[in-house]
Amino acid sequence: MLQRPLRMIMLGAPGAGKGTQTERLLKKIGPSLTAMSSGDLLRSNIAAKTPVGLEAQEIIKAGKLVPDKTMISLITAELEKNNWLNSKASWLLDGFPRTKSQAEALDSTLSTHDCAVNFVVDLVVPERVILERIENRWVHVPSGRVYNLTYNPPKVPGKDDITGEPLSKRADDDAETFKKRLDAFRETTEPLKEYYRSRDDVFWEVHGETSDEIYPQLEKEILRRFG
Ligand SMILES: Nc1nc2c(ncn2[C@@H]2O[C@H](COP(=O)(O)OP(=O)(O)O)[C@@H](O)[C@H]2O)c(=O)[nH]1
Ligand SMILES: Nc1ncnc2c1ncn2[C@@H]1O[C@H](COP(=O)(O)OP(=O)(O)O)[C@@H](O)[C@H]1O
Repeated sequence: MLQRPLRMIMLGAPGAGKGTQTERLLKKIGPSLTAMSSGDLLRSNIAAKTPVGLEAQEIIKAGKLVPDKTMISLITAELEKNNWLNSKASWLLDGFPRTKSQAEALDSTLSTHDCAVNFVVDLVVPERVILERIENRWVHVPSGRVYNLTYNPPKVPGKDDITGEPLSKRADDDAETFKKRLDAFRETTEPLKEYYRSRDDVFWEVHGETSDEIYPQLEKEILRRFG
């Protein structure tokens, strides 16, 4: 389906639907596209009690951002491990970069392998809409699959549809922590958007109140540019 490599960054407020859009794109585009969610990577490090997980756990619970240095080395190692650092690979990064210095570090890694980011999508969803979503979000940590008690509930309450393993509530998904995450998002994302807006035709905004409204616009734009 892709005629040329897609190297995509997904931006958007906590709860805007980055993970949901990523899942749909992976289903539609198939194995030629792989994705990585920085949040899922952190949660699996927390579950595995790695040094990164132990460092990140309290930070995430407090609704703050994990230090750039930690994120840059974590994600760069994953890019190498997944063999994304070549001009043929198509990939989607969800949740990274989240600050301008992360974006600069990513660019310097990518430019040495001739595989610069070529599509930056900003999901713009009204804040009043996403607070309700967060309160109903449940996740299956090992797979990163995302559920919502009102929008896409699991077939069996509390169980992952594929593995039957228990779902969990994210420690940072309570209303109070969510407000802190929104503050962190507002503070760091504007400079990041400006950073990408300065690139000709790489930055693209999509607006909507539901993922069902947003996804068709996103798929159409990807096909127009890369199909
Ligand atoms: N009500 C509703 N919930 C949604 C919609 N899209 C996603 N969700 C749910 O909202 C929560 C946040 O979505 P997610 O993809 O995790 O957002 P992310 O934090 O940006 O990755 C999850 O529980 C999703 O299942 C939607 O259009 N309507
Ligand atoms: N690129 C990043 N830089 C710093 N912290 C991050 C990054 N990605 C994820 N995190 C941390 O992990 C938490 C969960 O991230 P994520 O699953 O993307 O949640 P959401 O999309 O709801 O913000 C963030 O609130 C933040 O604490």
